[in-house]
Amino acid sequence: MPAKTINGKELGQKLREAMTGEVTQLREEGIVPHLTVIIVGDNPASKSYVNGKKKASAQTGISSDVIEMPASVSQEELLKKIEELNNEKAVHGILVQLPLPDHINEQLVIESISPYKDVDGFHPVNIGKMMTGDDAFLPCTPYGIITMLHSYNIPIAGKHAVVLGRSNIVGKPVGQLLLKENATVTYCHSKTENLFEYTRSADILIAAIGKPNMISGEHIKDGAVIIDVGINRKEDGSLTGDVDFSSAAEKAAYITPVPKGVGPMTITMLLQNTIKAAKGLSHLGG
Ligand SMILES: NC(=O)C1=CN([C@@H]2O[C@H](COP(=O)(O)OP(=O)(O)OC[C@H]3O[C@@H](n4cnc5c(N)ncnc54)[C@H](OP(=O)(O)O)[C@@H]3O)[C@@H](O)[C@H]2O)C=CC1
Ligand SMILES: Nc1nc(=O)c2c([nH]1)NC[C@@H]1CN(c3ccc(C(=O)N[C@@H](CCC(=O)O)C(=O)O)cc3)C=[N+]21
Repeated sequence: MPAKTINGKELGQKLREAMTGEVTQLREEGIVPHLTVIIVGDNPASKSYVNGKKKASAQTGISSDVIEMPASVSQEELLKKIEELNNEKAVHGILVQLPLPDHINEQLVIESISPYKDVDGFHPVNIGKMMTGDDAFLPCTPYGIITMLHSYNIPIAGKHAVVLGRSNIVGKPVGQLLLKENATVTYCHSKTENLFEYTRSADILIAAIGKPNMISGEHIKDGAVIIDVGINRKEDGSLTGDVDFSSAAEKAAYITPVPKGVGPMTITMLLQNTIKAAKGLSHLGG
């Protein structure tokens, strides 16, 4: 039976509509949730997500601004800007678009953002709290994936979830969140031997590797749930995921498309985190 498509664009839109009520309430209390995005250099792909974020925030009533810095900006200058934003009461969320140019230490930059304003959920304090199951800012892509599974009433507990990729922003945290939901989790990466033996045994397969169409129908189990995180730009400018959608959709029970799958959910959860930041951060002891 052909798979049901998980429509992240539509779900994200619905969740953002539901957020407008929360934002209105905050505004009535005199709090205007505000997100500041810092973008270093002028990578056109980065600009495209930044524009997506801008549009989606405006739609929910969240205010946002973008600080553009040249690729040649010094690390010191970037850290100084972050420090200013950490101290600015009207700014609730700070996002520094990754990757950063080679002369800037990415980890140092992540750690310089106040954990109370870390709406990406990349700060070690938030990662630690996520691991122990405490309230924290959850990284947006993994949070969006779990939200999709819940919204489509897809059972997770007891299932074999196979995560392809172990980056700090997607692979590692999505595995942790699935574990919290009582899945049995296997991580695969570029050194994994016999990768397709794992993909074929997955009830839930998360592909976050950045290799266009590497996973196809022959690599998956009948009735599996396929979450395609990959965003690969083709020569003609269009996007494709890590999964060959048409062959996988013939076998899967559920599948996310690219575009209109995980991407719009990432942006939606970023806005959810910004609202959380604006509501106050007592859960982090602040
Ligand atoms: N939809 C969204 O909102 C988002 C999408 N993305 C997209 O998701 C993809 C992954 O992003 P990100 O996690 O940042 O990427 P990284 O490049 O940081 O990590 C890729 C991971 O995939 C593994 N990998 C690479 N090649 C293979 C292979 N042939 N077989 C098995 N594993 C492999 C790597 O293994 P190793 O660790 O051994 O090197 C690594 O762990 C990209 O396409 C990115 O554009 C990213 C963020 C958000
Ligand atoms: N600090 C930081 N936080 C991030 O969350 C972050 C980052 N850096 N660096 C880059 C990656 C990538 N990422 C995407 C988010 C949404 C879409 C998205 O909405 N994509 C649309 C298509 C957009 C288009 O057509 O270009 C879709 O999939 O439907 C894509 C990619 C966030 N990232």
